[in-house]
Amino acid sequence: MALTQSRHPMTSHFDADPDTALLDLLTGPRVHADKRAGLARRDAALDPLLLAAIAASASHTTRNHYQHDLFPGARPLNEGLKRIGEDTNEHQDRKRLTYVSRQAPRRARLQNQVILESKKNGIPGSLEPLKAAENLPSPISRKHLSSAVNVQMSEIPPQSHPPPTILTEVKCMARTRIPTPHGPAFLHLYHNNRDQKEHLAIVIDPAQYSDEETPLAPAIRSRSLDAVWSEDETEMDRIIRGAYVGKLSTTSQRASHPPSSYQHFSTDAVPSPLVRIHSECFTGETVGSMRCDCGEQLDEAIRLISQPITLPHDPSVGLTTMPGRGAVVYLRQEGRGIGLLSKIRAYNLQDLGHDTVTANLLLGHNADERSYEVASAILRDLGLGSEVGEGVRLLTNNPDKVLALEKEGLRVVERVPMVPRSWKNRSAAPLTDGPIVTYGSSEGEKAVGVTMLGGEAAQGEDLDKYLRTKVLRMGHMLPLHLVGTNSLT
Ligand SMILES: Nc1nc2c(ncn2[C@@H]2O[C@H](COP(=O)(O)OP(=O)(O)OP(=O)(O)O)[C@@H](O)[C@H]2O)c(=O)[nH]1
Repeated sequence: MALTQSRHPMTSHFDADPDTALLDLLTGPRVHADKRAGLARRDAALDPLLLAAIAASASHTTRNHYQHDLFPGARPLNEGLKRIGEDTNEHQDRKRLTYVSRQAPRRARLQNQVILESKKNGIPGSLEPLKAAENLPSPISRKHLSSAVNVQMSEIPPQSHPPPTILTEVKCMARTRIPTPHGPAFLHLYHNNRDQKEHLAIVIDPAQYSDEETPLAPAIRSRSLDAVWSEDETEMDRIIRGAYVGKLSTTSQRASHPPSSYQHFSTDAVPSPLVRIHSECFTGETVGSMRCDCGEQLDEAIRLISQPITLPHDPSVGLTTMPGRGAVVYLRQEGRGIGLLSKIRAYNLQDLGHDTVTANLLLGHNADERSYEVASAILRDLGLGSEVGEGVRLLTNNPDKVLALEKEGLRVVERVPMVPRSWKNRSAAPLTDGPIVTYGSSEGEKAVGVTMLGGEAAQGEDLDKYLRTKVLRMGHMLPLHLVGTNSLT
């Protein structure tokens, strides 16, 4: 508070330090032997009268605008503000008190923050973050809305992602080892120049630990993580951000170095790594919701990738199996890209009888608003599916994902389907277009970590309905006759 002496009677106490004196006056015991001059002690940490005075003199504030000028007395005097205690025409002064924010709007601040971050992280040509309007659901006409209940997948307009105007770039900011119920994994955190989200890759790869010069298959390593970020970077800086080789411990600390070139790797000897592109699902993965199979899918993907790989017979190699290798790219595309808020609303529409596709449409969203440019860039960064890297076997029932990766120039050598755990015993001979991998398929497999919460298979009517809609309306490649009969609507 910048108070100055005024003609108010109490200001005689302000001669030495007016701010402290005022504070004493308001909050301390009586400041004077003369009881008439002192005020009664107020014990509240924040004086309610003082707050009320501030609130009365300020225009409305929001909790997001904490840097606004709250206290007119704090303004420089040359702004023409009256001093506290000065004779004032209160009515006039109120009018003259302008209330100016020193903050830029939140959107502008975020934008600046992203640009600064990107510069700092060395991502060139940073894209501006999404404009608020682009994040809003696209409006649909009332006519469309009223008929949406009966709309078929073929009638739904194609996804309207704006074509990328610049090359999508990603940078792995950090990597660390995560022990999982299925074995060790390496979590990679990525920044990118398309959105402000931190997407992830969970890499499972025994060569991460290996010191061998010529491992059976190349280590799945992030090019951007292994790159030298600056001349000032120390070995320890690199190690702390995860750019190390072997197993990090108190006795083993070896920073990685970028290779001079990447060799093309032949996949004749070793099958291509198994890869999953997984979309975030807070309800399924964290709350253990059984409205969808996302929790068990994530768990199952990590389990399947960690399974030993059977090698083609090759006398020169002499091995019949090798430890599993591959990656889960974890995209922050909650609710098929519509976000958690809209997904929660969609669930209520689903409880009112609409299926997952119609619920999205009723809220003004597309059935699926995801895109896979960032996923493709992450795979390329890991040397998977790219020109110089290996092709990938993609774990999915969603044909859109295969197409999206291929459109990005990645090589998908095989689609590996996944069957929900709750379906696995419903038929001995399911009809599919390829080998079927069921969740937790053989006896004795670990049940730990099965759905992250609660274990075992997710099941129930909601899930059956969701899965049925995915097959019937979204073209997912699963054998429909496995769906429970009571959910057929
Ligand atoms: N909008 C919406 N999103 C949902 C719903 N249930 C799950 N999701 C989201 O759907 C995403 C997972 O997509 P799915 O359609 O289940 O599966 P997929 O990834 O397309 O296909 P697979 O690769 O075969 O698993 C996650 O982001 C979930 O949050 C729902 O009822 N409504």
